[in-house]
Amino acid sequence: MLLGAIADDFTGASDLANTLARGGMATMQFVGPGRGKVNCEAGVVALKTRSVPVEDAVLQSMDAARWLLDQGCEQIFFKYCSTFDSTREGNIGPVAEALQRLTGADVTVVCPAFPATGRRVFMSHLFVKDKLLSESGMENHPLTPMTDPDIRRWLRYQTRGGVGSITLDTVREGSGAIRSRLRDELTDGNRLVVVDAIEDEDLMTIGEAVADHALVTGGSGLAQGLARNFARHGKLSGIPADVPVVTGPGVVLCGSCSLASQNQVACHLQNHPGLSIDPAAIVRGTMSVEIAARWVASNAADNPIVYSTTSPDVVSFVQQRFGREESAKILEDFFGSLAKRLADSGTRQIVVGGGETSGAVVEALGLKHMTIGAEIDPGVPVLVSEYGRSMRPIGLALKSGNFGSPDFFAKALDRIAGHE
Ligand SMILES: Nc1ncnc2c1ncn2[C@@H]1O[C@H](COP(=O)(O)OP(=O)(O)O)[C@@H](O)[C@H]1O
Ligand SMILES: O=C(O)[C@@H](O)C(=O)COP(=O)(O)O
Repeated sequence: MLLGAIADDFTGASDLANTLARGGMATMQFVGPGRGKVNCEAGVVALKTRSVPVEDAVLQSMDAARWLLDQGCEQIFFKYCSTFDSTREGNIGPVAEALQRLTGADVTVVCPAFPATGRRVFMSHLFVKDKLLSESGMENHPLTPMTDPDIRRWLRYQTRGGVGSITLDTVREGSGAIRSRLRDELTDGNRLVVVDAIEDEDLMTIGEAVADHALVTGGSGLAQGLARNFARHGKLSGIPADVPVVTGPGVVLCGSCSLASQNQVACHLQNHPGLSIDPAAIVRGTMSVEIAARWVASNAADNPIVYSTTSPDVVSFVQQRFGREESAKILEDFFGSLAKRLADSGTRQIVVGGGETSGAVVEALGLKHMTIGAEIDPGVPVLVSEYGRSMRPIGLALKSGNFGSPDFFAKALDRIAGHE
């Protein structure tokens, strides 16, 4: 293993694995740290740590990093969301600092930019397409409302150490200029440094500047540059992964309330049957995994969708009634158990909307690792794993809340089945 990556959620992990695979690295995605010695050039460990307390996130991330270092990797990459999903008490800063201690890294870049999906960093402020992060819809996220677009400020809430910044004009001067500014930031006591990037070429330049860094942090965009470093040094085998086509009954499970997911759910409902899940109905017992599984079975031929996706107003009403964490848990447990029940009764393709929801589904399915197939839309690949004791192939797509075109769900099921 050359590059070892830790992702703080499952959609993020598959987004990163997709970038690394497209960058020519033989890539595997693991659900938590793997076991024994594995054979790949890039290993991405998916964790479900985005919304957990600092101490827990640090422990899990350190375990993952130790396992990756045991695999002999030369560099550790810590992947967080391209919308920097966290809270003031969030764990991105503390995990980055703990990984610095483990790897001996002195100064580390922070760059969530992912231009292919409209995420750009300018003057340390994060934009989503033409909107500041805090006006992009992310300010209404059910778990991590991003109410401030300034990444330095988020990090300062979360860390004790200094936070520096490198602006686009320095990035455009080239990798040498970035390296020299990083040294200056270190001298000033800033060991985490937010770096601007608005185009893929900026990310390539930053990647080149940090080629010899033991630790790099960012969104999946920055990984393009890291993959290119290994390719340039002739370290990649160039052998493409063998990913089987998976056909059979398919279902969409969407627990994301992000804007793109709302449009995608509406679009899927135009031509496919849908079952809307209200957390209050689960609590009352008028909705259950059994009821939903029966409904899916009776609509199995039509690629049905089960969703809790709803407007910010309804989400805040639900959260006031049941609590923020509690309502998320009710729904995540529901989607996880439903996915397992469906997979046990023959569902072969599962498309999931939402990072936390994806984590709950993949963990409930008990999957250990996944191979990376074709890209469906920027940041979302087909994933194939082995399910259950029979180890039969199961095809998945784990869609980040705000990724994908309106017809993503139907397209994903097509791609898993090998159709263009
Ligand atoms: N109707 C709802 N009411 C309250 N919380 C919800 C509702 N639907 C989904 N959620 C919760 O919101 C969170 C959405 O997060 P996630 O799945 O990561 O989506 P995204 O990728 O859009 O961030 C999940 O924890 C989910 O269980
Ligand atoms: O970087 C990104 O935007 C994604 O890879 C990601 O992390 C997605 O998270 P969710 O929006 O919570 O699915």
